[in-house]
Amino acid sequence: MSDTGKSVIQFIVEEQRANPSATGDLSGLLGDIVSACKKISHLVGRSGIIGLGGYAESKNVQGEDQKKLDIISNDVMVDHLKWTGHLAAMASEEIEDIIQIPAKFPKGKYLICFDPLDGSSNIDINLSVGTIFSILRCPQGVKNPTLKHFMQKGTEQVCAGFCVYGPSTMLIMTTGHGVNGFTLDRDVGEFILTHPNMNIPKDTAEFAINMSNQRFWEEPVQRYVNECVKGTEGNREKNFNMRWNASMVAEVYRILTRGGIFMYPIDSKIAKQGGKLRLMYEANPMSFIIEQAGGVSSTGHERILDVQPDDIHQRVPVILGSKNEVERLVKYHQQS
Ligand SMILES: O=P(O)(O)OC[C@H]1O[C@](O)(COP(=O)(O)O)[C@@H](O)[C@@H]1O
Ligand SMILES: [Mg+2]
Ligand SMILES: [Mg+2]
Repeated sequence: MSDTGKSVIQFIVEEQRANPSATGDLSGLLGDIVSACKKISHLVGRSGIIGLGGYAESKNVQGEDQKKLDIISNDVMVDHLKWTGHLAAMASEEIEDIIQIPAKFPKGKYLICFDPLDGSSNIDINLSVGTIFSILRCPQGVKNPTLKHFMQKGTEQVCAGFCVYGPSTMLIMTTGHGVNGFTLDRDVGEFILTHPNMNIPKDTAEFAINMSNQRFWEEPVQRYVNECVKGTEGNREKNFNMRWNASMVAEVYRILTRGGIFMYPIDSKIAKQGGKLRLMYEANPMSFIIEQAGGVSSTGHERILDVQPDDIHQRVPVILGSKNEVERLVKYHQQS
């Protein structure tokens, strides 16, 4: 009997029951995240009506102009997660330092890193945006976690997920037992399992990269993308299509659904900062999901989940998706 049609809460609780050492804390935390994402989905959908579009008069720690919804989504996540007793501390793209749990609330055994609104350059043009999260264990006995307690490799993640606020609102997540997708049924306000055991095809004829950065790319990426563009007129045995949504959540969801390769590589324009996308709340959670769905995720030189973090907002080059194409591009890096 297929699981399709189950609510996400039922799915989470059944996964918990299947794990004899589970205490229910992770299920509780996932329930809190689900409620926060429902709220953000609601606000994103009404942003034009309630004046939440456009920029706030502020910049985040990365010097980026913040959208009003970047800040509001961050506040929704913090407000939904701070009081429930499942977390020891949080980290967000929009907040420079570690977010401590107020003393009046009980603390839990998990740490969370999140990107409250991903793809925010799309918010005012009504294209897909999302929320990304990564859950780690707080080291035993640590009451007031600091930066060093978050500096865990992606392989240490307990759970990772993202929501896409698009034509429909989807929740995609893994706890290390495959990847499952849930669609928000707005009538009942429930996420329903609609995409069980998502799997990425090993081959693809679809690449995604911001072509406007071409002149800044390193040789391996120049070579790979040129070959894709040339297709059968070059040395590739097939023609390729291109996509760029300017929203990592939309790109990764497309790849989970029909395969593809997504690249935000290092280039001479962003070399100093180490890349564009952030390791702890973009690259690591997406890499956990991609690998759990049979794909591959690399910096070009290293498996992203093996990168040792040293800062909560550090950036990394990202190449992820269908196994055979990512491995081809990694090989080009080794040859260069
Ligand atoms: O503006 P560019 O170069 O196309 O970059 C788009 C990329 O930047 C991001 O929007 C960065 O994420 P945020 O919107 O959370 O800052 C990714 O979602 C997307 O893949
Ligand atoms: Mg982002
Ligand atoms: Mg963001």
